[in-house]
Order: sequence, then C-alpha cells, then structure tokens
Amino acid sequence: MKCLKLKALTEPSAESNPDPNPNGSAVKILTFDLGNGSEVVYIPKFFPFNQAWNWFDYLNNEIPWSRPTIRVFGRSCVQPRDTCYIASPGLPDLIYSGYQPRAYSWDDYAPLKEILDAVHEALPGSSFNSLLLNRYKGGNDCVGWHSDDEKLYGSTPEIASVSFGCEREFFLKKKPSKRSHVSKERGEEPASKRSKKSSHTDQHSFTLKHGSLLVMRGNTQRDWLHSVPKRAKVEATRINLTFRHVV
Ligand SMILES: O=C(O)CCC(=O)C(=O)O
Ligand SMILES: [Fe+2]
Repeated sequence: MKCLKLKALTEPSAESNPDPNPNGSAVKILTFDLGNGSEVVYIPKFFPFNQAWNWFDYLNNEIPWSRPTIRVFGRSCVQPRDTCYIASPGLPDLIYSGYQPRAYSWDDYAPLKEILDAVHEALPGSSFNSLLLNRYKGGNDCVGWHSDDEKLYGSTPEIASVSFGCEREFFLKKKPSKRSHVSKERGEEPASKRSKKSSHTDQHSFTLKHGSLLVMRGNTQRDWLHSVPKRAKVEATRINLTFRHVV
C-alpha cells in the first residue's frame, strides 16, 4: 500500500490551541481567512487515530458505494470516485452533474451519526442534515474543480469535510472575478491586477490527513473552487465525508 506523505503549502492566518476534540484532549485549530468573507478552518487531528481507522474500515465495508455515470460539459462519464448520499427525511432531492443520488437514511448507519455528533459539537450553531460520501480508491480517483454552490444549500453554505485513510491534497482556487469587465467600463483597475496587491493569495493547498476536519464557510462556495487532483503515485484508499445543511 503506497500512501504518500504530503506537506501543506498554506500558512494559517490564526492558530488556536488548545480546544477539546471529541475525546476531550487539546487539538490544533488552524483558521484561514481567504478574504471577502471566505474562511477555511482545518483541524488536522480532529479524531483520534485508531478510532478514525475503525470508522474507515466500517465505511469501506458497510456503505453502499456506487460509481455513477454523470454529465460534465455535456458529455457522459463515469464519476472518478465512489459515492453515497445520506439525507434526513423530507429534504428536496440533490441533483448534481445530471445525477440524482438515492438518499439513504442516517438510521441505517449508526457510526455516521456518531461522526455527525462530534462535528456538531465542534461547530456550535451548525445543523447538518445531509452527507455526501466519497471514496477514492487510489491516485486515479479524484474530484475536479467545482464549488458546492447548489441552491439547496443556501447562499453561504457551511460544509464540514472529514477525511479517513490515505492523505490527499485538497486545492482551493479563486473563481475568475465577474467584476473585471465592469471595472474596465468604470475606468477602474481590473480585479485581476488589484488582487496581486492584496495580501490574499488566489490558491491554497491542504494535505487532508487521516482523521482531519476541514470546514469551508462564508462566501467560500461563491468565490472559490476546490478539487482533489489525481496523484499518479498514490495507491491507497481515502474516504471523505462532506456534511451539508439543506435549507
Ligand atoms: O474529497 C474531498 O476532500 C472533497 C469532496 C468534495 O469536494 C465534494 O464532495 O463536494
Ligand atoms: Fe466539493
């Protein structure tokens, strides 16, 4: 099993320590201010190592994974990762890339409720009612650039992402500014030039560790894209859970 050790490229704007993790011990919390109301919080050791491996094994074996055919830029293709969708009863259907996943019940996967409880405890005020699971069976599996800006998540969705198993890189890049042509008409400097002077960079990279929690909030889905790119040398499996609130 080959699982590369990767290094985070992004420097946090705030580091808070300590704060209790689900086990009551101190954990490192890294906060990244991406500018314009976008924020990412990363907690590398959110879950204890062994507990996280127990959950990895459970999820790997018990979740009804499927690899659906989706539509990207008008073309059909097999999604390059396994997926499963969990949702509370009565929520509107999720449809992405022309695909409507079947919504499974939290009640049939008790460990998911335990993970959800731990995430809720760490994020006061959050109330996630749906979950998209992804399984990357090696470095060929990936998720392309996208933002989770579907209307059913509201205008400033908070997305809590838990990772188990093989470390993979997670990239964020700023969406092209829609205002650049407007600023030209107004005789202003285009946003692309202005942003070079700002203290905020337009790309960030995280190594999502086994048992980690990454939270995207505020305007992150409106202003940023994210991806988990292919990695030729990675062979081991990673499982990712993204908790979301359908409004
Ligand atoms: O696997 C990840 O870390 C990201 C998954 C993701 O972006 C998604 O499910 O929308
Ligand atoms: Fe996403």
